[in-house]
Amino acid sequence: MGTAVAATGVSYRYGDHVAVDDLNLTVEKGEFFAILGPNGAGKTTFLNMLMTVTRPQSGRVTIMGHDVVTDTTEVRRALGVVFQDPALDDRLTARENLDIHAVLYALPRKERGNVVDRALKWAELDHVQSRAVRTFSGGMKRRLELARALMHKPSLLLLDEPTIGLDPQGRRHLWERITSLREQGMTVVMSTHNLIEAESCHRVAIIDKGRLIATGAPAALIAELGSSTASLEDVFIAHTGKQLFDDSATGRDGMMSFARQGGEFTR
Ligand SMILES: Nc1ncnc2c1ncn2[C@@H]1O[C@H](COP(=O)(O)OP(=O)(O)OP(=O)(O)O)[C@@H](O)[C@H]1O
Repeated sequence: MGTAVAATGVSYRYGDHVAVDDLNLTVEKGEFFAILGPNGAGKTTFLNMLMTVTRPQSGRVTIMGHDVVTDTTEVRRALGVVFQDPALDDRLTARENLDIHAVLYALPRKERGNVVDRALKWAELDHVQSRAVRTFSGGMKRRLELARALMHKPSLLLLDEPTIGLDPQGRRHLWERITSLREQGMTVVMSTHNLIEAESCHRVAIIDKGRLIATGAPAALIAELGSSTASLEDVFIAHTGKQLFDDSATGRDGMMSFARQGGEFTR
């Protein structure tokens, strides 16, 4: 299949604070790949380097063989991106938001209407296409952002905590759209706090304090612990000696059952 993402010795610091520390990982084409870590682990900083928003201060990242620093245009063309913070114009309608993207990505004028139609249908938002986005729920906005990110047929989709902040219904609906891409062979790299989402990916990289702790297929990482009831959280604990989530306010069992039901962790 070939390599979609190759990160070699990548580091990034904010002043004295090391956010990403000598990270090495590869993502193969066609993989669903999760970056799992607690708040502040460096997930967004790392994804921002893949997204060409932030330059690695050391090391190298290539996307589909293109260097993120020297081949920025090719990299951006290959990418579909959903940022952690919403990046829609709330005053415009769903359709208008997609129209702008079609123009920005220079989709041929004759095809734009059809591409926007298909994207709205795919997001199951065609019936509300003329409504201002500010009237949408969080889940509807996130589905629109996801459909928009796919309009120019990217080879790699980067999602920064795509389901964060959504209610269970919004999360399920969005996750169903995301997983439908898996069957189509799309390459997806997503950061997440959510154990269920991470466990349903082909491979996961667990990071803490900017460092890669473990990487592999979730089932293989869990099997290494030799327990049939273990989860990726236990993998995290086994490597770091601490819990993935700060559960000082909630008992661990309650937290785990909340996570397993697709619950949300607030920061
Ligand atoms: N602009 C910034 N200036 C200074 N420090 C920053 C900045 N952005 C992030 N950091 C710090 O760098 C570390 C990594 O942050 P980052 O946002 O990449 O982590 P994260 O894993 O995405 O966290 P979260 O899950 O909360 O989004 C954190 O300690 C954070 O406080």
